[in-house]
Amino acid sequence: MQIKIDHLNMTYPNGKQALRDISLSLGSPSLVGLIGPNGAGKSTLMKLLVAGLLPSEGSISVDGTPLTTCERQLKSRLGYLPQQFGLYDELTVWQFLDYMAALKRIRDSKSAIARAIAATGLEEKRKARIRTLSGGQRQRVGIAQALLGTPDFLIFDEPTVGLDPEERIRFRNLFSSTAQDKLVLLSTHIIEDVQSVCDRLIVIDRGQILFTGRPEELIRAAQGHVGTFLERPGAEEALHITSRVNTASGVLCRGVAQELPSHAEAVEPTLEDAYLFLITKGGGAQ
Ligand SMILES: Nc1ncnc2c1ncn2[C@@H]1O[C@H](COP(=O)(O)OP(=O)(O)OP(=O)(O)O)[C@@H](O)[C@H]1O
Repeated sequence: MQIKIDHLNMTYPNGKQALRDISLSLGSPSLVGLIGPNGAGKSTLMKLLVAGLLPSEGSISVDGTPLTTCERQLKSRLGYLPQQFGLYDELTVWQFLDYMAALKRIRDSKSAIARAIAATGLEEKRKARIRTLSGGQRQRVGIAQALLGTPDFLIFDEPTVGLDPEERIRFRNLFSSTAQDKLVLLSTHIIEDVQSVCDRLIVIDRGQILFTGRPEELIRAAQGHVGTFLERPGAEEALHITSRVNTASGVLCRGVAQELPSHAEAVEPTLEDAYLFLITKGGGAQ
């Protein structure tokens, strides 16, 4: 599957411009991480990709066909977990997935549901009413409905919200195994979620793409811009601090800057440093 996004702009009716001149090509197989601070425009981009919103300007095509003319075909190949996802509290997990399978017109729904339940570790909860589930388990049901019918294109908007660290690791592994032959787009503001699983990152801030490429390329771009130093008055000026650790010799600060001050010792950037460097370079959020 190939998705082409051409000069996309999105302005909401209240005048808020959520996306500015977005152009991108996405192709399977790939696990793409869409990262950016709150309000960057990630959910808006995902809603445009599933034809849940119409762009103010620009176009999206799927395998060369404009999305406006192949919306139904796209939906039959799509699994989508939106950020706000309503579950039917009185249904059991199985009943809810059966209902979603019917909406998606999945033929062998029984085995499709069983596969989605197994992939999300919900076997023991399949007969439980949704209202009795924990936040993390509900999120798993949301992920399970997206996996129904093994779609070629999966879009997960903040899928790990509400999951505990162990569950997050489990889902990271699930996303990367799912992406072996598909296109998976994963939006998050948690860098750990995209680290080591995504082969491509798109960083977006204030409606604009700041970076698209491999995680190593983002890290490389921050080399020489990340440093550590011991805390003392005035030492933090001109740096965006990413962490502080108490050590025997004092508080060891880690920060990013366009030009490292002489008291900072350059260190190897992590993906999180590199992301922060990129975001703060544009004068964005700290
Ligand atoms: N329906 C809407 N009407 C007006 N403005 C909106 C609407 N939906 C989103 N926005 C605004 O558009 C911008 C982008 O929002 P969006 O939800 O796409 O960001 P996001 O990156 O997904 O952020 P978050 O992680 O906080 O959900 C924000 O400033 C938001 O307030």
